[in-house]
Amino acid sequence: MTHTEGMLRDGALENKTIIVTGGGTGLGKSMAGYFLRLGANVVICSRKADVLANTADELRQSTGGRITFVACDVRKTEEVEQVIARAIETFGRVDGLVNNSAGNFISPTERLSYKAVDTIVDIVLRGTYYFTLALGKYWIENQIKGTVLNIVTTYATTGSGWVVPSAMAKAGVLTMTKSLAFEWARHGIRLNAIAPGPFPTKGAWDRLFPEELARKFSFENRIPLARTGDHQELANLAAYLISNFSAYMTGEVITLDGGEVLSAGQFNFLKEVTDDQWDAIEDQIKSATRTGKTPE
Ligand SMILES: CCC/C=C/C(=O)SCCNC(=O)CCNC(=O)[C@H](O)C(C)(C)COP(=O)([O-])OP(=O)([O-])OC[C@H]1O[C@@H](n2cnc3c(N)ncnc32)[C@H](O)[C@@H]1OP(=O)([O-])[O-]
Ligand SMILES: NC(=O)C1=CN([C@@H]2O[C@H](COP(=O)(O)OP(=O)(O)OC[C@H]3O[C@@H](n4cnc5c(N)ncnc54)[C@H](OP(=O)(O)O)[C@@H]3O)[C@@H](O)[C@H]2O)C=CC1
Repeated sequence: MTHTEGMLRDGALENKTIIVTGGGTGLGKSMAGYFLRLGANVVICSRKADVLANTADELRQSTGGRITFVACDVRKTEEVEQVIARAIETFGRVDGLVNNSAGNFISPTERLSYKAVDTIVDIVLRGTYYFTLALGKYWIENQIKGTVLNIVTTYATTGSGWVVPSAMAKAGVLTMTKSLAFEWARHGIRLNAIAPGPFPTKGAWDRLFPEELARKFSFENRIPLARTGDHQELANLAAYLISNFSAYMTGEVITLDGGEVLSAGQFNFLKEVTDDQWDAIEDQIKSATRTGKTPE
């Protein structure tokens, strides 16, 4: 067994219809593909119909699963409602939602126009709450115990410079996840989130790790587990969180980042200390303890 293999048993998502926003590319496409392999019906949506059509064809062929697509800008409520209506028309009902669509790019914040900030916040936060609200109403009215999975980021909790609109919006999504998990638990609706570290995708790499930066700040040095994530690792966790296996979990955010977020640990700079230096340090500490004095 390796981390690049599917984890759940065959049929784990049978009889479930799952909407994956931004499912035409990157992590959304990988999650959609794995959900299909596990027996789910999948609806992917995003702005680019041609990209969605190609992905739907590819995944239909590679998995033999049932997939359809609807072009949709998640910032437009009528289009969000159309996706849900089409999903119900095609598959009879909707059971799960993965809020995965996002917009993001690195920039010094003072260089951003109002519109640039609005663009990111609207896709990430507004898009997520539009979809969640529309489906939540449908689930409550039809007594369906739906499940939401929100793809956030580790900096939704820590904050981060140079991606401030994304950080603000993802933090809002995280707070919505926890707030609604409590409120809608009485309807059997669950909401959880994944905070991924770096997983190579064209969308993220073009906008966040342009070649020059990627070379300078290599992931191998920054990430304790010294690598980026594999899409299947994220798809495994996503499938678990959207499946009935996680039935007792709600309002949770799971970090999947090779330990990247832990780098703030106060003493982590000790990573640079060699074994010989440790011998000397140990002697100094023991001597100070014996004499009660700290050496000059
Ligand atoms: C690993 C870490 C975590 C990863 C998290 C992720 O989310 S990864 C996921 C990553 N995946 C994605 O992000 C996928 C989707 N992303 C996209 O489609 C685009 O990147 C988008 C988000 C800009 C939206 O495009 P659109 O066609 O809807 O919008 P538009 O072109 O009309 O621009 C709107 C405003 O933004 C301005 N502006 C734009 N770029 C820059 C810049 N570099 N500098 C400064 N400003 C910039 C632009 O000038 C305009 O403002 P203005 O001048 O009118 O006042
Ligand atoms: N890759 C990584 O390292 C990390 C990614 N993430 C998160 O993972 C998720 C997927 O990102 P990733 O796969 O890397 O990047 P992608 O760029 O491949 O995915 C973003 C998707 O969002 C869609 N999208 C953008 N704007 C809209 C819109 N207005 N309406 C509907 N859909 C829209 C895009 O499709 P289209 O252009 O057709 O609209 C695209 O399919 C995002 O939520 C991201 O924040 C979080 C941490 C790390």
